[in-house]
Amino acid sequence: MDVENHRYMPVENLEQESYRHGDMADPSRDDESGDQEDRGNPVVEISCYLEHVGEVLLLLTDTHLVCHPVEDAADSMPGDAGLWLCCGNKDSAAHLHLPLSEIFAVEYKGLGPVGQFNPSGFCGLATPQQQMYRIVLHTFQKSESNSCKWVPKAFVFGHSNAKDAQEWVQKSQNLLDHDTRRPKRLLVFINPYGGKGLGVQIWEKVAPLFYRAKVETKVVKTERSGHAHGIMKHASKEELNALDGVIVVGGDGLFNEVLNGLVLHRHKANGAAKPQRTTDVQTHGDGHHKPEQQNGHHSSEEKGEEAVLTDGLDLDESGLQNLRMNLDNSNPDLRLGIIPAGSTDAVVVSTTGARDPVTSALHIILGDSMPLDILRMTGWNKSPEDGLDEKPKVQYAASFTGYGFYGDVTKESESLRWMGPARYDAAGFKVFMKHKRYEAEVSFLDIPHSLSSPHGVVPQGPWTHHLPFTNSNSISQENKKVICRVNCATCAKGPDFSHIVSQHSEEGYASNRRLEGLQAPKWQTRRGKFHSVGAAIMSCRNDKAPDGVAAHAHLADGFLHLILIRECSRPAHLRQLLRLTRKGADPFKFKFVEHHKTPLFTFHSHGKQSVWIVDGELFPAHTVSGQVFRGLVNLFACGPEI
Ligand SMILES: Nc1ncnc2c1ncn2[C@@H]1O[C@H](COP(=O)(O)OP(=O)(O)OP(=O)(O)O)[C@@H](O)[C@H]1O
Repeated sequence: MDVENHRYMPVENLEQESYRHGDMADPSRDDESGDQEDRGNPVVEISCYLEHVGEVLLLLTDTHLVCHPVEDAADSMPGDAGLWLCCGNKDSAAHLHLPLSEIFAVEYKGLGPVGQFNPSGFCGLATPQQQMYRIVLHTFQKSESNSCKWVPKAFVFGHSNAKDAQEWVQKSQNLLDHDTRRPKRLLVFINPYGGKGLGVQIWEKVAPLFYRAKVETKVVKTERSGHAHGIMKHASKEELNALDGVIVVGGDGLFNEVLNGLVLHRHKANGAAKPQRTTDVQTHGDGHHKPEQQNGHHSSEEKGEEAVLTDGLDLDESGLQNLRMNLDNSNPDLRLGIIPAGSTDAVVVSTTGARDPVTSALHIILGDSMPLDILRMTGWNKSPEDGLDEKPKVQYAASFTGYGFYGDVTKESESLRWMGPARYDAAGFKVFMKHKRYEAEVSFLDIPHSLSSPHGVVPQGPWTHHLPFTNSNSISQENKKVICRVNCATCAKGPDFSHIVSQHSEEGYASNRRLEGLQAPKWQTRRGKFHSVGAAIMSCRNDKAPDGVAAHAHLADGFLHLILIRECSRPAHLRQLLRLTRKGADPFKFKFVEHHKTPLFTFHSHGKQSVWIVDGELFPAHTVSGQVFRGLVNLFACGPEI
């Protein structure tokens, strides 16, 4: 195990409110507003030299950093248009108005050269320099090509007095430290073999950002599959409580390991390891329709079975309560983060909008936070006819789970790992040519539109502009099509079905006051031959599918998107798959494709089996139930800015 520590230097805290907000402000946005109230209470002001610009006043308030030219110094700056065309606009260069929430580090750099204003007007010429005591402010700007991608930007200021410069930096640091959303201590797992095997190099690229921001990091290079899972699962409550977050430098598979380790840890820590009867498969919405009964076998409830889950994890209602309680009481601030270094990186792209290690690192350092829905998959290997008396497997998923085509491709790709990310193309081609279909039965809880979509959410996105928005009593096509983005209204509002579906009867719904008088959810069942059955918990955007597998899946609305691809011709299946690769194309607009938004589904396969995949990992199971838990974990992200 390779462990490395960057020391965190504690500094004095100030009694102030934190101020990080989800919506990133454009530094130039407030320049001309002149709105003093926006700028917070002054803390300290210093006169210094902004590199390449001139004399400025640097004002630190409790919410902003404001920089403007010293009047006489500004007057002395030549207003020659040629100069500013070359080096930037004079006003915008000397004026800064940065929320502190966008400053990720402030450094005192001691005596050194500070580039002076270049009166010649040509950037190509060497600028004069002066030895000064330097202050460096680290912020970021959005990339011109992708607004979700953040590029670090540093402002260098020079001052003639070391003590004053140090004092100013210390006061700024105190303010940044007081932002409780910013993490102080992180555990970092690096998969050296994920993706193109660049995990270590990627970490080395972003580690200086954490060091600069004075975030202490404990780094563990994974030595084998399951290593990170074991560390998370066996960590003591105190060890996890001492952390603000756990970061994965790897792909969706390593993230899934950490997620599952964390959930198991929470169960263990809460003493919820006693075996109890599961209630998943027989859970039903309307009290009339139970998937097991349709299949001619009995529910575990009827048989009085005690189904014990892997690692002693009990999954009934009390287990769920324990899980939630522990989320609230144990370390509610523990967030998960991903620095992309995998083959697909769908979780990162879906939650930040960019597949960029630096952007992810900045989201982490600045303490962005958003809840993330998690799907719990419970699987049995035996066929329903054999009974369900075996121990079911349980796996939690954040992005995608699928059977048939998806499972076959992943299984095939396992033997091609040596090819790196290209293995998915090779395996995909091979599996597609086989054109297999599987006989199965899929049931899902159909939630009426009135329960699933908060009022006032207007459909958006490339697929929706031609669609009329109407109120209807079932989940209409229109209302499935609201893109999830920063400050998403759909994720912020709407009922939480996680606890509703864990109540076992119709009365369960009636007892929920928010749902009184509303149409009850109903089970729907589909039987037949399927090329694939997929469940997207998030959009799963990636390089190959720019809109994702389910473009309108939300990160924290409590629903998954169930996608059923029924038996069809090979060219038709190809057309459907190709639509996934085209931005703005609708991959659901085929007669053989069904798409449902649901918090709960069950699956039974008959005859020749494929395999399930859960977040890219194989999950062999004949019978499966999947249930979404709304916002079960928190992530260092704030949704894509698309
Ligand atoms: N040191 C290691 N050696 C071998 N396997 C590892 C190691 N560390 C982690 N793993 C496993 O490798 C798998 C893939 O890791 P990761 O997600 O980081 O990369 P990836 O290329 O995106 O893979 P995938 O596409 O399967 O998600 C994970 O299931 C993880 O458990």
